[in-house]
This record gives sequence, structure tokens and C-alpha cells, in this order.
Amino acid sequence: MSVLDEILDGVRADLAKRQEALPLDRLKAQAESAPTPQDAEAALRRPGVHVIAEVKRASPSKGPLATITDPAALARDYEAGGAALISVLTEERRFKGSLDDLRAVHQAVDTPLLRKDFVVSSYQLWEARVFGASAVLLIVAALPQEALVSLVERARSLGLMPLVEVHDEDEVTRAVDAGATVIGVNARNLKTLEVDRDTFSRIAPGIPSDVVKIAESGVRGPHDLLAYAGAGAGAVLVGESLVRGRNPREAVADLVTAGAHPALRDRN
Ligand SMILES: O=C(O)c1ccccc1NCC(=O)[C@H](O)[C@H](O)COP(=O)(O)O
Repeated sequence: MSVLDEILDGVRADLAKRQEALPLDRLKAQAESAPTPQDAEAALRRPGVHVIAEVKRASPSKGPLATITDPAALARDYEAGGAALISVLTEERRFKGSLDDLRAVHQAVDTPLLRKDFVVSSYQLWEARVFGASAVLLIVAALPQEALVSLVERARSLGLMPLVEVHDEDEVTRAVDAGATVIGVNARNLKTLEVDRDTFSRIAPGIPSDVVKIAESGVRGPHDLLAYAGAGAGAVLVGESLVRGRNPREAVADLVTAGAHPALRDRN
């Protein structure tokens, strides 16, 4: 069984418990008083190469990454550094995240939020709405095509931007067929956990030019952002190097400064 399959088993078990505790009709009722999502895609389509900064406590590949006692304070640092989006991991078993983290971050910042999880059901999209997200991650490798198409449509109907994640050319085809307008290329192979930073430059040329391309994983600093930008990325998604670094606000600001270089701002 791959790491991804193990994660998905845990996600389904935890989801079943939440659905039992709060049936969908009651969750939908909560969504009526939920905050209106922001236009996350518009934020990514502004000129320049953008930074999506991630609240990431732990990972299957590295175990605990940082003691994040106050995710809201970390998110405020990310916002002050200029992040275009903030990603909040809500998977509990392997990443030690939670929907409470998402809510706490939503109450602390105005930046649009990405719910980063392993979405297998529209129930999780409703949760994302209720807890303050403006975007959700949909991982092609985790979903049959019919479910992917349906979740892309449902996310949009709820006002959430679907960020569709791929790792190879076949998955790009599936993402485009599902109607994705924002595609993330993950340098991390979710089955082996290996990070190969060349994945983006190999795969990105096959993604239609009108799609926002996000390079995910393995960004250590501005030099990696510039390399991804050179291969066509419109944004980078960064977790580990920010939560492990000494000053997350400065680290985000350094990336944002690199992404705002006139040569990158003027190319769109
Ligand atoms: O981070 C992991 O080990 C991992 C393992 C299995 C599935 C997903 C995983 N990570 C999710 C991500 O895509 C990253 O959190 C995100 O791209 C940021 O990556 P990094 O900057 O390398 O922390």
C-alpha cells in the first residue's frame, strides 16, 4: 500500500466520524452563515509570481516539522510578508492539522485561504466553506475521474477555487479534462515521497497557457522560486522551509520580492 493510500484510508475513517457527528444537512445549514469566499484565482492571476505560504505542522516524509503553538500568529506573519494565499493543512493523522487551525487562521487574516487536505467527498467542500476557506486542493491521484469532475464543479458552485494537483503528464490530461483552470504540479511523488524539482519543468509545457501553474514542494528560498518562475510557474507553494526557518515573515517577504521582479511582473 502506498503512503497516499494509507493517508486516504485514514481520511475516509475520520470523515465518516465527522459525518456521523454532523450530518450534511446540518453542515449545509451552517454554511448559510459562513463567510463569503474570496476570489483566490484572481489573486493568483495578478502580475508576478506569487507565494502560497503553508501552515504545516508535520509531514509523512519528515515527521514533526515545527512546534506551531499559534497557527494564527504564523499566518499573520505570512500575511505581513505578502503571501497571496495561505494554505492550511487540515489532515489530522499525518500532518497534525485540523479544521480548528483553518478557523483560527481565518479569524486572524484577510488573505484568501486554501484548505489543504485529501478531499474525497463534497462534504469536505462544505466544511471548507464553513471554516473560512476560499480554495480547496483536489489531488488527481486520489480521485477517480468522475469524482474529480464532480468535485471541481461542486467546489466552484460553492465559490471555492479548485486547485487541481498533478504529478505527471497523464494527470495533467485528467486535470484539464476536468475543467481545471488552476493546476499545481507537485514535485513530491505522493506514492514514494521523493522530491524531484525538475518535475515542474518537465510537465508544465503540457499545461494550457491560460491555466495558472503552481509549483508545489521543495522550495528552499528565492533561487528555487526563480527557477520555477523560469519554467513558467505563476506561484509557488511553500511549507517546510517557512515553518522550519527562523523568521517566517522575512522568508515570505524574500520570496515575494523575488516574484515581484519587473521581468516577472511584466511577462504576463
Ligand atoms: O509533505 C509531505 O511529506 C507529503 C506527503 C504525502 C502527501 C503530501 C505531502 N505534502 C503535501 C504538499 O504538497 C506540501 O505540503 C506542499 O507542497 C509544501 O511542500 P514543502 O514546501 O516541501 O513542505
